[in-house]
Amino acid sequence: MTTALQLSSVTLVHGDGDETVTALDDVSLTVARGELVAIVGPSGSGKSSLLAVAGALTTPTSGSVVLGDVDLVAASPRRRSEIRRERIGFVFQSSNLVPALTARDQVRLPATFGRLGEGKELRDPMELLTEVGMDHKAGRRPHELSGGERQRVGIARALVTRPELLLVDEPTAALDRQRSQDIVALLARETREHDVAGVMVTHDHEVLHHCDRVYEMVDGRLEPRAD
Ligand SMILES: Nc1ncnc2c1ncn2[C@@H]1O[C@H](COP(=O)(O)OP(=O)(O)OP(=O)(O)O)[C@@H](O)[C@H]1O
Repeated sequence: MTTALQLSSVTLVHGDGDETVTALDDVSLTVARGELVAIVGPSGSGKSSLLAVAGALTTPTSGSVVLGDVDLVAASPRRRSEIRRERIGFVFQSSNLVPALTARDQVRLPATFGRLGEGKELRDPMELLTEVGMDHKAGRRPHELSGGERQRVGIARALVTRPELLLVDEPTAALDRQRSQDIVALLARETREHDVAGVMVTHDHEVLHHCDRVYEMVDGRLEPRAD
């Protein structure tokens, strides 16, 4: 298995002086391509901070974050934003679709944010919509879709650049039980079949059986979850 993401002894401290919060405390995590790793833990334990560091949105106070062959801590801000655009897919709690665009155009959208790097081709938006079960609603706008359907479109959009890392934040927060199962099963299938390393933060313990490994965040520390 190829390692896609490697966090080593990552610490993230917010604030300064007397008012500091250690959001990540000596966190190490390795995620291989093709696997989906879940992170659970109470509110405020550092889960979003972990995604922000892994997604090159936040630079840790210490430690290293490596994506494939790139050291994200050492990379320039410009290089980090290139990496976010080309090599990382993000899926959020509320899908974050653009209200005016059809499902097909949402999936095409990443292509309009500038060219992808050498030799990188976008996946075909219609093929992706078919894969996530949304081809029959390709012409619909977000307000004409259910929460689960919007999430499917958001997942397709995150995958169109063929990312090596998919970061997923609470994908089932707005969904009922059955739709939650379907969405996480879809994420697990996509990461496996397209050789993407997936990291998913969730409060939803009923979807964990779809994941390859489960970790728990407690006060900024990451621990493998005992079953
Ligand atoms: N920009 C910031 N400035 C100061 N403190 C912050 C900042 N961002 C997060 N924190 C603090 O860091 C800790 C971890 O926050 P984080 O958002 O990572 O937790 P979380 O596990 O994702 O919580 P939730 O499940 O509620 O989303 C919390 O104590 C939070 O208050």
